[in-house]
Order: sequence, then structure tokens, then C-alpha cells
Amino acid sequence: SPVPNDQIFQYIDGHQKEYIQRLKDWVAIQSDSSDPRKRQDVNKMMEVTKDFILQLGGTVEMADIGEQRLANGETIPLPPVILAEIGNAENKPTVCFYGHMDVQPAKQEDGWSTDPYTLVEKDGNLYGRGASDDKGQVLALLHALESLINMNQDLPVNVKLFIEGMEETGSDGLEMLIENKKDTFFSNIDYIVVTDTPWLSKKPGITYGARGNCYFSIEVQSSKVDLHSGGFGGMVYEAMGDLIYLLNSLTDANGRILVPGIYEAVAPLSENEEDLYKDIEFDVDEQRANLGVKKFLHESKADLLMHRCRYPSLSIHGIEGAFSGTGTKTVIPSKVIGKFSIRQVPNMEPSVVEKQVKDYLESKFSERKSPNEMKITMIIGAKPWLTNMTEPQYHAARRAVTRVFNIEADMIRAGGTIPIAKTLEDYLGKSLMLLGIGGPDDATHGQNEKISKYNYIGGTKLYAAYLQELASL
Ligand SMILES: NCC(=O)N[C@@H](Cc1c[nH]cn1)C(=O)O
Ligand SMILES: [Zn+2]
Ligand SMILES: [Zn+2]
Repeated sequence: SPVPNDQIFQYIDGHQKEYIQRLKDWVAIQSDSSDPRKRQDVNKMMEVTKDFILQLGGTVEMADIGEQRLANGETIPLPPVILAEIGNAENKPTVCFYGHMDVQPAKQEDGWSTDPYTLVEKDGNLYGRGASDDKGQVLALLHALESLINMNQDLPVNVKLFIEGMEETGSDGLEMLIENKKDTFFSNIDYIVVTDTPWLSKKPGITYGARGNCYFSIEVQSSKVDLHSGGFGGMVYEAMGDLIYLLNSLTDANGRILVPGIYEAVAPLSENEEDLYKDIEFDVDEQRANLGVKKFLHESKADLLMHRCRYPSLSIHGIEGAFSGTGTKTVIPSKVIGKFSIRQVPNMEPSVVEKQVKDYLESKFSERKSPNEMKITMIIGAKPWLTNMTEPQYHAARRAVTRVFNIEADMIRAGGTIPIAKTLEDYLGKSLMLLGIGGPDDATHGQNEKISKYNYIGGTKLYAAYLQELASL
């Protein structure tokens, strides 16, 4: 019989300090998966996570997933993936939770108010890289498991944990692992839950779709070394000019993607689909003010939300090799690498997007008649994912939200990407749900990332309640 609300929730409230201290310890580990020099920190993060799962009474396999090939041709080991199990009773359903322990890069000089890797508590928020994405969310789940184990000596369902260290760079090596373990670790799973998504407001959101991401680099090289612009400006075709021309050909001023054919595969809007967005809690003016944005690309709430999660978008992320410091360096960079990505939606296919983008940029480059070398690479090709929000585990999650927050959940789609979501669903053929606990203003990937204590502690209760509800389906 499930532990009653008041007991389990009181237990969680009574252990808040401990939960925050553990998040502090975990945030301190600089597990940035994009920087090969930090690979030891990612490995350390995986070990620390393993130790905590062992402490909860779980069994853990650290699965080897091979090597990562870096842009310079070198290879380095990928971090091991945690495949853990807590409970394997035959009469209980099994739910597999997925999350990640790696983080996006962060430096205080990027504009953080405090050191990104020192968790700081201020005004009900916990600031630090990974506090929300995704260490805080995984920890909320693990603390929920701990609370149920300590209150009940047992879990209401069997739990498997699938935790990786390369999500932020596209989940390298994970598809192969799922394929290899399909008939062993992943064989007896009934439900899959991803603990890595934000809500759209203070109101909890249950997520039934996520966009994919095709991430590209364009490399242009004009000389062997950087050149003095006084000495060589006016003599050479500059790589930076070519690159900016190409990047500027990707969208119009209203954000519409100019790559021919890109919108062709987008699933047409179905009858009444727009109604799904009408009741979602999302205040357009408040969002605009919070972000410090003068005007959004779309006016109405429904349009804005649909362009955030059910239509594709293209973003330019940066230029490697270009001068970006303060001061007035007067150099002509020899080689520059532009980075951009297209968030794609059903029924777009990464391989088709790759061809469309390459064909378009190559034709634009040849129109320009530059003698420079240009190379386009698709570095990540993560698929979009969308499911039916009436699957049974969605009911369990909705009931759990009502129990914890005394409110009806918003049913939402994510604008971001869980690279492995579609693969997991396709290989295992089981119901998948994104039940994240991040807040709408957590600034994940940006400066001053945080999770509110409201979400962190409320989220811990949500996972505990969800496990109980799942058992009573
Ligand atoms: N919390 C989910 C998340 O941030 N996912 C990343 C995954 C990704 C996509 N392309 C590269 N990484 C995201 O940016 O959506
Ligand atoms: Zn994440
Ligand atoms: Zn992320």
C-alpha cells in the first residue's frame, strides 16, 4: 500500500537541507561534455552518481560505449553509461528513467553573477551550472526513490536508471548501447520516463513531444595563418566575409528558414490542434519582459508556442576562430568555423535536412565565386519525437501532479531536444514520457542557470507520487 501523501511529503520536506547539499556537491564537478579536457570530470560525475545509486541499494553496471572522434581526428574514451536497477519483483511493472550528468560549458566571465560551479542559494533559488539541466532533475528522482525506500523499505514499482554523460553533445554512442542491450537490460521495461524538461510556467507541465536538432558547422579557410589587415586587407578574399554571407543566407529577418524544401515535410496542422495551446499557462507579455526582448516573432500565444515546439527554427550559435575579445585587434582570421542548428519537427528526417542544407549552402557559395575552401559538416542529427498523451503513464503523471500541486498539469511539447528519445521509443516499442521538473526561467545553457527550491523539492514529491500512481494503474 502506498505511503500516504502527508508522510512521504513530510519526509521530503524534512530532508531538504541534505538534498541541497548533494546538489551543491554535484554542481561542483565540472562535467562539461563539450570540452575534451574535462572528460575526467564527466567520468568522476558518473562515478559519484553510481556511488549514490549503490547507497540506495541498486545494482549498477558502468557500460563502456567506446570512443569519441574529435574534430582534429584524435579519439578519446566516451564516459561510461550507468545501467542500474532497483527492485525486480515479478508482480510489479518496471519503469526506466533516463537523465544525464553532463552540462553545457560555463565560465564566470560569460556574465555569471557567481562562480557557475559553486551552488549559491538566493531568494528561494539554487544557482549553478547543471542545477536544473540535468543534475537537479536526476537528483530529485533519486531523492524520491530514497524517500520511498526509507519510508516503505521497498519501491512500489521496479526501477531502472539509464544515465549518460554526453547528452549535451548529442548522446554519442548511446544508440549502439540500446541496440546491444535491447534483449538484456532494456528487455523487461514497461515505461520510459525522461527526467529532463522544463515547465512553461509555475504550473507543472507533462511533455509529450520534443523537437530534434541538426547541428552544422561551416568551415571557411582563406590563408595558412592569420594576416595583418593593414598588410593584406584589399589583397585577399576573406574567410570571415564568406562565412557571414553564408550564415546570413540561412534565414530572413523574420526567422523564416530560406533553405529550399525545408518546410515540405513538416506535419500539417491537424483539425483542432491549435486548441491544444489555448489553455496552456503562458503569459506572452511577462515572458517578453523577463527575457528583455522588445518584440517576439509571433503575436498570439498559440502561434508563439507552436513556433517554439511544432515548427522548425534555425539558430546561429557562434564563430570559432574569429576575434571576439575586447579591444581592437586588426587581424584577418585565416580559418573560421560557423555553428548553427535547425530544430526539426515531425516528419522531418535529419538525413534529408542535411542534404537540403548542404546543397543550398554550396550553391550560395558558388554564386559568390570565392576561391576559398569551404566545408559543411552535420555534427549532430537528433530526431524529433512525438507521442500520444493519452497513454496510461500520462494518467499516472497527471494524477501525481494533482496530488502534489493541487492543480491540473499543462500538457506540452518541448522546443528543445532529447537526442535519444525517439531512438529509445523505436527500439523498445514502449511508452515514453518526458516528466521534467525544470522551471520556465531556469536559464539552462545560459548565464545564472538555476532551479527554484519550489521546483526541486516539489519535483522530488512529484516523482515519488508518480511512482505510486504508476503502481496503481
Ligand atoms: N535538456 C535537454 C537539452 O538541453 N538538450 C540539448 C540536446 C542537444 C541538441 N543538440 C545538441 N544537444 C538541446 O540543446 O536541446
Ligand atoms: Zn538536459
Ligand atoms: Zn541541456
